[in-house]
Amino acid sequence: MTDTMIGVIGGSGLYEIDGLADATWQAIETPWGAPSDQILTGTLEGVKMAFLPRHGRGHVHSPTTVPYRANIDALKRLGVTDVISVSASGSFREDMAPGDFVIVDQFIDRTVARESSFFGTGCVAHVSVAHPTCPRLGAACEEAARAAGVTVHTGGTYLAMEGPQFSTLAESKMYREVWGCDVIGMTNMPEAKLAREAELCYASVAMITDYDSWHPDHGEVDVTAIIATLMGNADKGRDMVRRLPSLLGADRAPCPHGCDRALEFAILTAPEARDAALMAKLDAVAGRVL
Ligand SMILES: CSC[C@H]1O[C@H](OP(=O)(O)O)[C@H](O)[C@@H]1O
Ligand SMILES: Nc1ncnc2[nH]cnc12
Repeated sequence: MTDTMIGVIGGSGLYEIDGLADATWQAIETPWGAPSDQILTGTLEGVKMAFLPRHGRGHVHSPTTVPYRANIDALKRLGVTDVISVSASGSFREDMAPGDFVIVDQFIDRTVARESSFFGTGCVAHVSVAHPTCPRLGAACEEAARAAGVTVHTGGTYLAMEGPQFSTLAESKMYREVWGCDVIGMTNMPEAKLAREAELCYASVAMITDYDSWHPDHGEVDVTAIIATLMGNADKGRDMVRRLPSLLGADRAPCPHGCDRALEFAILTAPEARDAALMAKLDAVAGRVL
């Protein structure tokens, strides 16, 4: 058993959480640069918590410039074991309506301008992301969201686009009709891949804000309408987060899905061929196996 530490990455509209005992905003340095913002740490019902606003307080970082590696490294460095991503998302499904939450379990990664791995020349690693989210953590999020009175959908494929512009109508229709995606956003990749490399359980909760641009009755996606829906979603998101400690508990059994052992056989570079500078940068992320 280890100590549970829940890390929440708050997306658009979720820039803080309340109710933490001993709440402190901490500046964390990482070998990958500064995270999006300081990280709020504290405890909730005896369980350690960390909260990081993905875009920074005041919404400073665009989806492309969010420092994804620094964010995941900083959470790992603090001792986080379980990462919950909360994101504003468009919907490709009539029944996944604005205000609903979707427990995402698959991704299609269309991002093109982001550093997507901690590894590289001098330390090559290949982790599996066939199942990129943690079912145990996703189930806890689902239970917490239902208890908060939210309509929750179990499972969904999230199209991660580069942005910052929204999709064209042709893209929106293709993602929905040809690729079978359920929701769309701009931030969950490479975040989910990096969490897996860092051996962190990762669950993604998509808070639906709009129907993107495919829906004949809703017209094109509009950021003003998104923000209005976000305000209600953020309260529900905070309510969900408050319910997680009692569901996850302070003592953590190893992940039954192996998220916390993802690097066990992933590193290919021979010990004598490894780059010392990169090895030093990997101290938090891969220290367990190096
Ligand atoms: C406010 S609309 C577009 C913006 O919102 C989402 O951010 P996040 O995933 O961090 O909640 C989306 O991905 C875009 O970055
Ligand atoms: N329709 C949409 N496309 C991309 N990101 C979003 N975030 C919220 N709604 C979105």
